[in-house]
Amino acid sequence: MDVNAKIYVAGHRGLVGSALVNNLKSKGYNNIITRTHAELDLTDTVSVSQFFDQEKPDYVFLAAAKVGGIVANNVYRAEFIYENLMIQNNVVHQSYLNGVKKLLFLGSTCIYPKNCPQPMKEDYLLTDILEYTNEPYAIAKIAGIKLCESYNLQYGTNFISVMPTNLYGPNDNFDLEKSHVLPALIRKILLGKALEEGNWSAVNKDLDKLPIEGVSGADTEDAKLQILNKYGISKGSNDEVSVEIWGSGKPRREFLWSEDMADACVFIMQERDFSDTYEKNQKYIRNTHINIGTGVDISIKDLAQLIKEQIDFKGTFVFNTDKPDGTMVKRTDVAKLNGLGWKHKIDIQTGIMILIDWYLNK
Ligand SMILES: NC(=O)C1=CN([C@@H]2O[C@H](COP(=O)(O)OP(=O)(O)OC[C@H]3O[C@@H](n4cnc5c(N)ncnc54)[C@H](OP(=O)(O)O)[C@@H]3O)[C@@H](O)[C@H]2O)C=CC1
Ligand SMILES: C[C@H]1O[C@H](OP(=O)(O)OP(=O)(O)OC[C@H]2O[C@@H](n3cnc4c(=O)[nH]c(N)nc43)[C@H](O)[C@@H]2O)[C@@H](O)[C@@H](O)C1=O
Repeated sequence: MDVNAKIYVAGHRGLVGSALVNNLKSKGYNNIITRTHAELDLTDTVSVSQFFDQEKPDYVFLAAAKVGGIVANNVYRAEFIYENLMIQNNVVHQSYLNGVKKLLFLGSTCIYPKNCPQPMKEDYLLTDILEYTNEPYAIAKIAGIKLCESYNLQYGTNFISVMPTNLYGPNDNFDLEKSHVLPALIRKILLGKALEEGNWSAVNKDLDKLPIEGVSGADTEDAKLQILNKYGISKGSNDEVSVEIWGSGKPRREFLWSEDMADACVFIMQERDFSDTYEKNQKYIRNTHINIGTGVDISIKDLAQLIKEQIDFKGTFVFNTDKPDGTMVKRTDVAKLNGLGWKHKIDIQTGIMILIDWYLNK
């Protein structure tokens, strides 16, 4: 990618998109184009077509998607499959029509089977059934891989798919119902710590940042406390504070810092040329995606414990097994990515520390 090339980062205000823009700028790329969701709804085929006609980007990073944690995926099943299919269909097809030189499509490791052998190699795609809670989202992401692969095979495009593990970092979603586990636990444990210290100004500061339905409108501390209970942050009669963890705490997840993720994406866009691979090996190529992760996982219980220690929360955890566990283990095999010469830099302990600090100073 030439530093003056026109690069469209779709989803530039999100967790990954914002890290991508920073990473590209830090490497000297100076012609980055962006549109917010309000300015350009990527599910709208006509608007996306007009945008590509006008802007003619050279490179595209497709980091816009309908994204959420386990419960959001399970509840808003139609939105997750419909919006993701529409966004990727529009962006990939217009990239083909408008001669985009290279496109990077962001999938997810939930494309792999529910009971996948560990660690999960790229080859394990489509070898067994998927996890139910995020099946619609996973099917959209698998369609995205096949979309890129099919355009490459039929039209000789250079569309690359990456499958990131669970991500976290600045501009993450801290909504207690719709977010992923790591930001949710940071926020819940910080609120728990504020309650155990009777620090209502810290609670109110948190609510000012991102309202919690019901709590923000409540006018007394008791009323706020009652609603916080519903989100799993409670003060017992002995004044001990407990924080709820969804599920059994036994599932294991792998977490990658968003800025490492962005660095890997830019690295792959700079390094990988799938069109060469096709010419040489066309009939052998089936799976054209690449995992992005650390290869290291941790149980949700241990993750909560790590965050608890960093925040110095003294209370307890309660495991709510009415909430889903989802996939029990999904650890990526990152041999392919490491073999290309890229490895993550930020470990989970460091990442949690930086993210707590980022959230408190937001
Ligand atoms: N977060 C994670 O743990 C993981 C994420 N991924 C994938 O990485 C990619 C980025 O995810 P992440 O950064 O976390 O997501 P975020 O939710 O943080 O950001 C998504 C972005 O997409 C934009 N967007 C959503 N819908 C539309 C639409 N209809 N039209 C235009 N823009 C839209 C939003 O725009 P706006 O801000 O303007 O509303 C937002 O900037 C996604 O493909 C996701 O599936 C994969 C694995 C893990
Ligand atoms: C990135 C990935 O993200 C999703 O899959 P997921 O990994 O299951 O997502 P998650 O981060 O929400 O949960 C991980 C684990 O953590 C447990 N958990 C405990 N307490 C909380 C909690 O308070 N909030 C949340 N969200 N989870 C909690 C939760 O019950 C589960 O066992 C899909 O979107 C999927 O499609 C996808 O790609």
